[in-house]
Order: sequence, then C-alpha cells, then structure tokens
Amino acid sequence: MDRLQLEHSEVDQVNRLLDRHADELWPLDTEEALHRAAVLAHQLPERTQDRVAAFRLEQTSGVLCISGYKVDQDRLGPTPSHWRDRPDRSPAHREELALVMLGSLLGHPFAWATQQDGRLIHDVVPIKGHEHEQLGSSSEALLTWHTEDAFHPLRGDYLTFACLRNPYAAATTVGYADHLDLPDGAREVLMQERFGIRPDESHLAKNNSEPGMDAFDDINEMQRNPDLVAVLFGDPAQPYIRADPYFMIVPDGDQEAQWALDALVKAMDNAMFDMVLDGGDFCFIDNYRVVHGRKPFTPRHDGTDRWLKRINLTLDLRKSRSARPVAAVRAIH
Ligand SMILES: NC(=[NH2+])NCCC[C@H](N)C(=O)O
Ligand SMILES: O=C(O)CCC(=O)C(=O)O
Ligand SMILES: [Fe+2]
Repeated sequence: MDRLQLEHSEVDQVNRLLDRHADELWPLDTEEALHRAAVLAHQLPERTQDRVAAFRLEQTSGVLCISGYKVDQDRLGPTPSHWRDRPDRSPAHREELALVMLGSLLGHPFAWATQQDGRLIHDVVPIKGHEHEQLGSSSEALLTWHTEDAFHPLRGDYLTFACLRNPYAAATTVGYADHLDLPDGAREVLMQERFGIRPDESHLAKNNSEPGMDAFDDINEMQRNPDLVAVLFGDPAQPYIRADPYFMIVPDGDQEAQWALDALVKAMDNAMFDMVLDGGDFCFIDNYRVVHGRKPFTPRHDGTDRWLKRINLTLDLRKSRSARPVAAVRAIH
C-alpha cells in the first residue's frame, strides 16, 4: 500500500479550494458539477496530482491512501443510520467534493441504477438488521474479499473512499492479485472463461427503493444465468483479477475450475492485509489489481458509527454509453 501524507501547506491549499467552490458545486451529482470539478482538480497540490498519476500509470501498488486532511466532526453531526437518510446537501459535502476532485484525477465517477437508488456518491454505514449480510452496510460478519461489482462487465476501474470517521478502527482488508502463490496449473485455468459471478446483494431489488425498475430484470437474469468469465486476465505473469468468490459458481462437473478457484481463495486469504481508514483519509483502490473486504466490527447504532463515502470510477465512459439513457447520465441501467 502507498501512503501520501499531506503537509500542512497542502491541506491548506485543499481547504482553500473547497472554500472557494463548495457552494458553486452543489448539487455535485450533475454533469455540470462533475465537469467543473474535473477542471478544478488541476488546482489540487502538485504532489497529490503527481502521486495519483503514478498510481493510474501502475507505477505504484494498487492501493493509495492520502492522509492529513481534517474532518470537522461537529459539522458532520451524527452518522446516518441508513444510506437512504441522506439530506439533499450532505453535511459532508466538502469531503464529497474533495473525493470527486481527487477521483477526477484518476477517472470518471459513475453510478449503478440498481445500487443505493442510483446515487453517484454512496454512504457506507452499518445498518441495523444488515449485521450479518454480505453488504457494505453489514458489520458483525466478515465482508469476504471481492472485486467491486465483479459480476458486471462495466465494473469500475477504481473504487474510492473518503473516510469521515472510524472510531473503533474497523479494518478494510486488501489483497494484491499479482504475485499470488498459486499451485502449478491453477493460473492457466483461472485465465479461462469457466467461472460464473452472480450479482452481489447490493444490486438486488430488495435492497433498493424502487424494486419495480426495469434494470432489475437484467440483474435477475445475471443471477439465474451468469456468463462464464475468466477470473485472471491480462499478463499471466502479473494478472488482473475479477472475482467475488462468495457469489461465484462453477458449472457442474468442472472440477478443475473448482480446484483452481479454491486455490485462488486460499492464496488470497493468505495474502490479505488490514488497512484501517481514519477520518480524513482518502483511499483509492485499483479494482483490477486489488481485491478488498472488511473485518467484522461491533456497530453502535447511536450516531457515532463508522462512516465512509464511496464513489466508483471508470476510465472509459464510452463503454457504458449504451447502458446509460443519455450521455449526461452517469448511472448504468
Ligand atoms: N463478497 C461480497 N460481500 N461482495 C459484495 C460486496 C458489497 C457490495 N459492494 C456493497 O456495496 O454492499
Ligand atoms: O467498509 C469497507 O471498508 C469496505 C466495504 C466495501 O467492500 C465496499 O464498500 O465496497
Ligand atoms: Fe466492496
């Protein structure tokens, strides 16, 4: 993992940029605001721009954490008890804007019509009743490692988090896909289209407010009948990954594929390490080179819980153009 510790003068520069433009850039999830944020991102500290560019060019590890920014905890108020409870303008608008600007140095923010009601900026908070789910909103169960939105061919190139608070130091887990210790022959099998990845539960109608939406028909179809895809791809010596074992299946009788997948799970389980995000940390995860998950924690449900903002980024909006109703809509349907 790579860390960039912002110096005082750099934090001041970021804060001045946010002071100048926070009101102008609300609402933030419009095409105009995203465009403007991408232009303003060039006023972020040069060292930050440089490190993010190195990360994008794969000159660094697949995880970058930018620290040093201070979150005004009083301004935030209580952690919401559900992602749905977001007011029009989030009390964390400043941090959302910072995340969008930093993300714009890397790619283009996009959303899923089938996740968190199509919102561009997600809230990751523990939700009462979800404790043992395989959802970002769970808490007491281990969130098993995964590529974000692994089931979908249009999944993001990067996953980004702004940590607003994490009082009990719940750990995000991370694992690199390159240099995994796999048994002979497993890598070759994992590079073949022999694996089905079903949508994770955050994309199911029951976890959204408009269950009747057409987009859920496609999710249901992918659920019933996932395409067979490769788990490793790119350079065999340093492969990219696409996996979410908890939601994966192997066709009946393909024992070799099952063996290779089991071997991958074992190797990755051994390679995972903890990354504790703290308030003010901005974290960038390369969704091709790295998988992530989260260790169990005990939620409080009293307004003081852990709170992350999350945005998916793509390097190429054109790939999803036919899945978005108009060019200016960032949600994939
Ligand atoms: N192995 C898993 N738990 N995969 C699903 C990950 C959680 C999902 N991305 C969410 O936002 O809730
Ligand atoms: O809460 C975390 O640290 C990570 C949760 C997660 O996997 C996600 O939000 O995609
Ligand atoms: Fe995730």
